[in-house]
This record gives sequence, C-alpha cells and structure tokens, in this order.
Amino acid sequence: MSEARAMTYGDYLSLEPILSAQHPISEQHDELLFIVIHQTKELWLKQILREIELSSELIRADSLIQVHKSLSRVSRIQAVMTLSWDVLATMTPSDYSSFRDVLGSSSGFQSWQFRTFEYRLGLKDGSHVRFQQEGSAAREALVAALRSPSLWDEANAALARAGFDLPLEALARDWSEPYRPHEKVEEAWAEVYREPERWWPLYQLAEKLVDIDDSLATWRHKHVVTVERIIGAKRGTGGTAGVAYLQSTIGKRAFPELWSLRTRI
Ligand code: HEM
Ligand SMILES: N[C@@H](CC(=O)c1ccccc1NC=O)C(=O)O
Repeated sequence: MSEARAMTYGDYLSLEPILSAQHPISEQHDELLFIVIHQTKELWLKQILREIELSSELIRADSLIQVHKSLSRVSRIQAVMTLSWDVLATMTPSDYSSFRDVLGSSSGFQSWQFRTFEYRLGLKDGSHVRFQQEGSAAREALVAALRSPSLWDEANAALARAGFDLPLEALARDWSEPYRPHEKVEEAWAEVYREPERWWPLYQLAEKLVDIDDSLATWRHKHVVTVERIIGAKRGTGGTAGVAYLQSTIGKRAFPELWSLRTRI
C-alpha cells in the first residue's frame, strides 16, 4: 500500500484549477488584468456572503457582541475591493477598446453574487432575478436571498426584542418587497443613538451597518469615476446608459433610517 502523499500548497489551494481558469479571448495584454480583477472580486464576494450569513444568524440569536467581528470583516473586504479600482484604472481607453467587443452583452450587471449581496443587506429589487438563467444554481441562490429577511430586517427584529415599539410593517412583511423606511423605526434607532451607553450592543451594530452602507457607496462612486475614465459616456455592454445609470445607484441605502436619524441627533 502506498502512503498518502503529503499535502502541498498547490493542492490545498486548488491552484491548478484556479490558475487555469483565465481565458482571454483576444490577444490584448490588458484582457488578463480585466479577468483577474473580476475573478478576485467574485472570490471576495463569496467571502462577504459567508460573513453576512453568519451575521444574520448571530443577530437572530441576539449575539450582538459576536456579530461585530464578522461585519467589520465585510467592510474591510469592501475597502480592498474599492482599492482595486486603482489597479484597473491603469488600463487606458485605448487598451480597453482594443478588446471590449469580445465581452458582447456580458456585464457586471449579471453578477449574481453582487445582487445577492444587495439583497442580503436589504436592497430588494426583484427585477434582477431575470438576468440569471432559469433553473441555474445562481438563480436559486438569488431567489432565496430575495425571499429571506435581510440584515436590516434582522436588526429591526433585534431592536423590537430589546423592547422598542416597532411597526408591524417592519417586522412581518413580504421580505421580497423593497423595504420602505418608517418613521417609528427611525425614532427607535434615534433613541439608541441618544443613549449609547444604555444600548451599546445595538448602537455598535448600527454603526457597523453604517460602515457597510458607507463602503458600498464609496465602491459605487469609484466604479462610476473609473468607468467614466475608461469609456466616457458610452452605453454599457449590459444595455444601460452607462455612467448615468451607475451614478443613479450611488444614493441607494440599505439601512435608510440609520442615515436619516442623524439629522435628529
Ligand atoms: C472597464 C471596466 C468597467 C467598465 C467600463 C464597467 C462598466 C459598467 C457599466 C456601464 C455598468 C452598467 C451596466 C451595463 O450597462 O453594462 C456596470 C455595472 C456593474 N459593474 Fe462594471 N464596469 C467595469 C468594471 C467593473 C469591475 C472591475 C467590477 C467589479 C469589481 C464591476 C462590477 C459591476 C457591477 C456589480 C455592476 C452592477 C451595478 C449595479 O447595477 O448597481 N464592473 N459596469
Ligand atoms: N459593462 C462593461 C463591461 C464590463 O465591465 C464587464 C464585462 C464582462 C464581465 C464583467 C464586466 N464588468 C463590469 O461591468 C462595459 O460596458 O464596458
């Protein structure tokens, strides 16, 4: 009987399949960079989705101290994703236009992990489901995220369990519908911010959620600037107006009352 081979670095990390998974279509030097940036982003999104699953479970169990670590990790990963725009921005309009046509109508718009991230935070727009192939695992995962309570729904439920008076619309709703901000939800979180020492775990949770919304807006902003730098006002391959569309997404907030309450403090 032969002995089991010692574990190697390459085996453990599945380097063979990973490093064989870049397939530029053109002969252009920068196409590899474009692929590597996107693959890296999808790996980070995979980790982010894992952390958000864990965070949801921890909030549901009222383990608000433990959730801090996982949510901090999410916003640090977001910071890395935002920095990677500076690597991509070394690609000029001439470089990109030399291979852009090979992309056809594919686009980041079709990233199911990005949409799942938005859904898990609380940004529910069911119209994105149709971009995933019927019967695919990606579509199933996306639909499951659409139908589950988001981080914001879980945070509001935790607030209610702590004794705050929250409206039924925020606590028992059709989770797949877009979240509608509510005056009473804002007032309850404002109470938390008025007396941080008394409500420290909820206060800390709220600030971690604001970090994530903040980092997402920063990422979106760098996306728009980088896209404008590389393709100007051209239409997107995914069929949108391009920069004008991306600009319209910067104002999205997954935790709207955590932003609006600030005017009251
Ligand atoms: C040359 C580089 C890039 C250009 C010109 C570009 C352009 C665009 C445009 C125009 C859209 C709108 C949809 C469309 O009509 O196609 C879009 C969406 C998107 N892109 Fe990019 N993009 C670039 C790189 C990236 C990178 C590196 C990422 C990820 C790290 C990314 C992620 C996304 C995502 C997630 C969306 C959907 C955004 C939303 O609907 O809120 N893009 N991109
Ligand atoms: N929407 C981009 C194309 C693009 O960026 C893209 C294409 C294929 C795979 C990922 C992409 N990244 C983000 O949109 C464009 O209009 O040039």
